[in-house]
Amino acid sequence: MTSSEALLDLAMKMPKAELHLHIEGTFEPEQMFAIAQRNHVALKYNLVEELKAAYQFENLQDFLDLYYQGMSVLLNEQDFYDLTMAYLKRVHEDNVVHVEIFFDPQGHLSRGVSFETQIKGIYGALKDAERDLGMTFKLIMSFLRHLDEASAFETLALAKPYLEWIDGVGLDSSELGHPPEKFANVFRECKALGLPVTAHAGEEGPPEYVWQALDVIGVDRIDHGNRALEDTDLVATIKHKGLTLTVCPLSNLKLCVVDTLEDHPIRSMLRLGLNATVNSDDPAYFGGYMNDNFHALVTQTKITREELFTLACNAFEGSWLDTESKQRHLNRIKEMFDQVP
Ligand SMILES: Nc1ncnc2[nH]cnc12
Ligand SMILES: [Zn+2]
Repeated sequence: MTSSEALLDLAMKMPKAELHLHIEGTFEPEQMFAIAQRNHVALKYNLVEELKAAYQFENLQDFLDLYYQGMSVLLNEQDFYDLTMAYLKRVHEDNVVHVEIFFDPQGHLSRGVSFETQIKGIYGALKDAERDLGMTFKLIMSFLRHLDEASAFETLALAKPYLEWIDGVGLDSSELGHPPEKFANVFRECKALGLPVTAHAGEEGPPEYVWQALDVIGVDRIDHGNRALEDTDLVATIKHKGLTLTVCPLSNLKLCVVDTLEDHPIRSMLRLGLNATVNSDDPAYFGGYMNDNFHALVTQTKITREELFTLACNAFEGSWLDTESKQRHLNRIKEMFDQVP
């Protein structure tokens, strides 16, 4: 095996944690058509191929328009279970051993699907995968930032009976024009409830939005964070706080956040001492799950063995797992890298 083949092999086989994944973004066209038929719901597209051909995005909003259309066929608890289980089985093959997944309750409540239906389906699959595949998980409820703060508060109220199943809160959807400060009060309440908090920031939005995620929301993690690199004081602050960035290389490529993977800032982030991690975001729409993202980085950038090792460790260190579990995974990664010169 050449050294580049050995690096790729290691990237594929190493244990992984995925920290930035929207469960509704794992909806593969084949499964979407099957569930649409089961629920007697019409889709805008007649064929799987037609739908796949529509996956050409110029920006985040282009994608979100299709993403909300796609999820509209999810109606019953079984649908949420099947969606989640398909994702878990798929990434188990990529040696993902721990997942921290988002769901967008408001994207379903607006269609009359109860909070209970959604969370029972998703949580049921996570528990079954824990038992049958040995995977661990955290579930993150995400607020849609294009809606108002009152709607986020209503969602939080619906979530209250299920707080034992909810491990954290996020902020996603259309970033431009919807800065984190719009949600200052609801995140204050989430924090008072003891929930860890993360927010999409700096995917398309300016550094100012990342500052707000830090200073107004008080995030424990940052989703994306690409545009933070435009502000050296911001980089220094993120580094000082030791915050993890959940970076999504293939997503950034598909949504035109970067022109090529060679231009992707993930290696610069590592060089700056930021805790970057690799994630798939919405793999069914962006052409790749976890190993596809790592495959692209290894084959299309000059990523080194040390950088790969750091990325693997950062994911567990930045996870919301307990210290002992983190250490067990970190030891296993070190063991694997030590075996390959
Ligand atoms: N990449 C992304 N950015 C913002 N909101 C999202 N919802 C699903 N994927 C998203
Ligand atoms: Zn995302």
